Amino acid sequence: MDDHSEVLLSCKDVCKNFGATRALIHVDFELRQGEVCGLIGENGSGKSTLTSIFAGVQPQTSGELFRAGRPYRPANMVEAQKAGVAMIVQEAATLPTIDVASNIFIGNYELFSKNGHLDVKKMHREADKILKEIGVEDIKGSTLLAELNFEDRKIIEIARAMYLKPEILVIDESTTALAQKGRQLIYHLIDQMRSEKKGVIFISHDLEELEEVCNKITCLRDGVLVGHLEGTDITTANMRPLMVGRELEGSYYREDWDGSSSDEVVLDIRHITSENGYVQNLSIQLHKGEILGFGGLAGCGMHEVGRMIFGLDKTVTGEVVHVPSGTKITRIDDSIRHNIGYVSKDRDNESIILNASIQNNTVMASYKKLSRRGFISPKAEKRLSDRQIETMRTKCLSGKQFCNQLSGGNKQKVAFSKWLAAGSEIYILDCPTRGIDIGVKAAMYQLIYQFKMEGKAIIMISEELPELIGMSDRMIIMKEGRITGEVTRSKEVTDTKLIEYMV
Ligand SMILES: Nc1ncnc2c1ncn2[C@@H]1O[C@H](COP(=O)(O)OP(=O)(O)OP(=O)(O)O)[C@@H](O)[C@H]1O
Repeated sequence: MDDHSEVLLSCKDVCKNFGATRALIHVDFELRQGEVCGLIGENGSGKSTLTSIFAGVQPQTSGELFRAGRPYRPANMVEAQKAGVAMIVQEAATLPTIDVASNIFIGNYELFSKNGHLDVKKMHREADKILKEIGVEDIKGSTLLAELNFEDRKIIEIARAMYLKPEILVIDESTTALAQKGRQLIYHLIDQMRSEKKGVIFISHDLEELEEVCNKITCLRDGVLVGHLEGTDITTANMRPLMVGRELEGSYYREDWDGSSSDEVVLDIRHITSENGYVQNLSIQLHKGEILGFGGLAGCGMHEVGRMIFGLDKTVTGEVVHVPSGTKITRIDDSIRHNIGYVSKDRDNESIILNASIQNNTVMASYKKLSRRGFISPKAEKRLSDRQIETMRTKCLSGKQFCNQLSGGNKQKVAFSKWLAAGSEIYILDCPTRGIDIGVKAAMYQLIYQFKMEGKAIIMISEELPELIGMSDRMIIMKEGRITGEVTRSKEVTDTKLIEYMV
């Protein structure tokens, strides 16, 4: 990087404590014009904490921030945005009960107010304009947010971050929440910001993506800034040891190419159609000992399939049958009773209760298993929860810590732990490794493979083609609510082959 370029944002000696947790320890950081700085580190290393301080979400405990060389103390996100620093946060940050435009301009309605009256039409028009500017033509400012799916809601957050034309854009682990369309949109914005000599801080656990997109990498480990990479040194091979402090060996995914499973069907999904029309007359069978992968582009219906199988969404035609018991799954209770677990893509709203402890979340689906003559021993609860914390290497103070105090990746570990603790026989995993760091990701893949070998059955819905190819026995590709391709595990399967069925 050109050292003569202007420093857009910096911090000196920043510390952040949450009670006993030291999330940031004496961090110095600099972002210059034209830099796209990838911020890496294991789950809980302090990435979101640092960037949220830059974006005015919370103040540091000590240390100083500077914006273009001047002291910078944003009191909230709106103030930071006005100072040219915008952030797209990791989790959903939109309100479903108001329209798209109101979500984009939240905190800035005065832009459209005159004599105390809000000019709603003008606000809708302006929202349409901004959406168009960032390359989105199919969402309108007047649409109620609740009508949009998860990916499109994320796109609204991008529009919100971009409308004041920020000089610094922070993207916190957002690409994994987005399908291909949204990712291309973010990459395009990053390119544009770089060429305009603005700055981007990009948090991601996808090292290939970082290698592609960034011209600088900064790494945090346990709250301490441990190093930078620049230019040709930005390779996945250099990033891995920097993050975890040791070499990671072997392949991420399972190493065999045997896509066989038992003939025994555990779930028979017959002609299901969803209420919202995203899934149309879909039939598929899941077998014992099978990892069945679902892939497709945004809006293809694969996430809805997972929700319907678990009993979270209604089917308007067809049925889902748990074959060993002959039960029709129509509600979540049916699933839990038959040892079916589900990890939703929308973690904070559907997979965990944020205002409850790790232990309460972990044992939530295991009460039947833990109950002895109607009583549950607190010791047994703690034992079960502690075992999952250890297996998943969840970074926390103890099982008593509330989930809203955990880093994103560690929340995802709790979401998975709940079904692990319950001893599920069938797992429906929607983007299971979202936000998880590379070390734990490898451990999670091993665990999923172990489940298969134990005769459990897994549905893995994924937006990551390497993950689908690397882990599935069979890959189901969907487009517009229907199955367009079915591919069996083999060394010869490529991204290109799967994409052909998606478009
Ligand atoms: N509000 C809070 N209260 C208590 N502890 C917190 C709070 N927010 C974050 N922490 C702790 O601070 C540490 C750093 O968390 P942070 O979210 O910054 O990690 P991260 O590197 O962004 O992780 P991930 O990759 O999982 O998103 C973690 O130990 C986390 O539990």
